[in-house]
Amino acid sequence: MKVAFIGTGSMGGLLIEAFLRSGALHQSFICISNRSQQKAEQIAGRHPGVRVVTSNVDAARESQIIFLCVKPLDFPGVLSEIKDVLTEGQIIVSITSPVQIEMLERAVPSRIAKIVPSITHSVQSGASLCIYGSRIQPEDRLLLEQLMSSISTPLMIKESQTRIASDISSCGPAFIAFILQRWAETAAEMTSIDRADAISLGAQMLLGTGKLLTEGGLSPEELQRRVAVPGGITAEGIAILDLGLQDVFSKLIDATHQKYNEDLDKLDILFNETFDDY
Ligand SMILES: NC(=O)C1=CN([C@@H]2O[C@H](COP(=O)(O)OP(=O)(O)OC[C@H]3O[C@@H](n4cnc5c(N)ncnc54)[C@H](O)[C@@H]3O)[C@@H](O)[C@H]2O)C=CC1
Ligand SMILES: O=C(O)[C@@H]1CCC=N1
Repeated sequence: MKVAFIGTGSMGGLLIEAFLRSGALHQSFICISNRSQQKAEQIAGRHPGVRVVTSNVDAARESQIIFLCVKPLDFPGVLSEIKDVLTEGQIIVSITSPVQIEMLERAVPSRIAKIVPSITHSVQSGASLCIYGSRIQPEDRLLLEQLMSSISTPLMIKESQTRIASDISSCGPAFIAFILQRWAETAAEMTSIDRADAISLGAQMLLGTGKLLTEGGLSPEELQRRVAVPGGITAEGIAILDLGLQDVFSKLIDATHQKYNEDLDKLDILFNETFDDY
């Protein structure tokens, strides 16, 4: 099975490395293209069996699955480049949230899936959010989920929940890292701990907390009850968080959904301009 990756930036590169490391894909089955070829060549430098091609058309032509790992607004351009070589039997996977399944199905004849990954896949963790288009066959789904489960936990979601699910699953690692950074910086300012020590403690704590909430079977409420005993120190801290976080998440969700809607509007215009029968 030949797999193409168009766009080998942060996430395209990460997916290629993760699939290779997991053994799910062999180097000789991977074909890659990127706007600046140098980035693709760097991957091939580490994995000499990976084939770098100079055009997206060549990557698309010879592959059964084509991962599109470019930014949302680059989709219309890439799709118009490759659409004439795409067939009904090929599977196009969009890894970005705002490009709608319907947009993709109207632009190209192939089978469409949207799979939003997460940086956590580089350590074989996290959920990959799967949404399937109307042309996807049961065997395609099986194939994609087999592939994704080598590096993540595939989770089927509704397209209408793409944004909020990606907020948590794909943006979440950056949000949590930001909180840890702020916490460690303040700890270093206010106490005698080093910033690096605080980050290292926090990272181990996050790993353990994640395990407790998954394999440990605890809910967030149970976990808090087990730590924040009445009248104890943790309860004091939770009271502060409760106060400070009051409208933080509603503002965060508003902000990400607003950006998503802006991208949707821009994409609608771009798809309209790019595809005659759109
Ligand atoms: N970084 C992350 O954690 C996640 C990213 N994504 C999605 O992945 C997509 C890519 O994001 P990143 O990898 O972070 O961005 P990036 O900017 O690192 O990578 C995009 C790559 O696409 C290449 N590119 C642009 N136009 C091209 C074209 N016409 N043909 C071939 N290559 C082209 C660029 O040279 C670049 O290497 C985005 O749509 C993003 O929403 C999804 C989930 C998580
Ligand atoms: O397309 C998205 O929603 C993802 C989440 C993180 C970056 N891009």
